[in-house]
Amino acid sequence: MSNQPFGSDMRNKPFGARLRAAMDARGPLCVGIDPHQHLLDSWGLPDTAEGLASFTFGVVDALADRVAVFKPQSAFFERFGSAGIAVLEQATILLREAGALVIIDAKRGDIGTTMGGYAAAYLAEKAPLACDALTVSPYLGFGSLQPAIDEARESGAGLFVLALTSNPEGPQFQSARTADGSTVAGAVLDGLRELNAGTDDLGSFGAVVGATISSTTENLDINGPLLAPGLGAQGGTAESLTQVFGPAVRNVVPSSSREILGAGPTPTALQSAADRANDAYRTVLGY
Ligand SMILES: O=c1ccn([C@@H]2O[C@H](COP(=O)(O)O)[C@@H](O)[C@H]2O)c(=O)[nH]1
Repeated sequence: MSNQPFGSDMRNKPFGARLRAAMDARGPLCVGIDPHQHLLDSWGLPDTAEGLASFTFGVVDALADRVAVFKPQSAFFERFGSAGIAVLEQATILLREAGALVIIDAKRGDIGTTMGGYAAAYLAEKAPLACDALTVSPYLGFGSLQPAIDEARESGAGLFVLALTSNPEGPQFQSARTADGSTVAGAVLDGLRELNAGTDDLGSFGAVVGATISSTTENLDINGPLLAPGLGAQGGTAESLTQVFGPAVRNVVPSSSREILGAGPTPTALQSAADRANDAYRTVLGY
């Protein structure tokens, strides 16, 4: 497996370039680290901070050197307070040291000055929780994300902005029309296209587009990565990626959590599940 550093040691390159290099070397799979209570239980672990740590470091030990991207879900770490955040912090460091990229899925979004606080917490190079990219919510207005955009440009990190989410409730807001007649999702995608304009490589500003949405008339050509959750447990398949993303499929980062994690706790079972998923996505995405 490739131990080339795409994370912390290559911070001099923008996130998009590091992401492309990592996916080329290790395959496109992003493993979501979502330590649900039922998963701790099925791994024979207690629903405590210690159980959370055993689960998370079990995933890290098994997969850190063979998977390109990890997406820890902050909610499942926050559930255990400061002890849980310490596990998230340590796992992020270990994954990046092993050459993987880490997208923290915290879906942050607030008015500009507070957004600056979130940017400092997750995107500044020396922050304790520094990661390669952060998921953010644009529902306070795309412009409210500017402090995070500025910090990402400064530090070589990336952002994934919610556009067409995988949950059935998403279209209620995302398909609504803005004052200029575009949909909310369309306005988000336009904003990202503008941010990535002129980037030769993959841009660093990505969209979250669920693998479950079946199809869209929105233009997904944003010259940036398209994070696709909703695979496996939510019903999305490798084949549905072609249908949803069409010509943009090459820029998809397919993300799967419960489907992979449910194979644990043994490292070999986790590795087989990740390898199987990675092979299926490689074929569909053309790696
Ligand atoms: O539109 C979205 C945005 C984020 N997610 C997150 O991805 C994982 C999905 O987990 P699975 O177990 O693979 O279903 C989870 O952390 C969600 O919060 C999403 O599903 N859809």
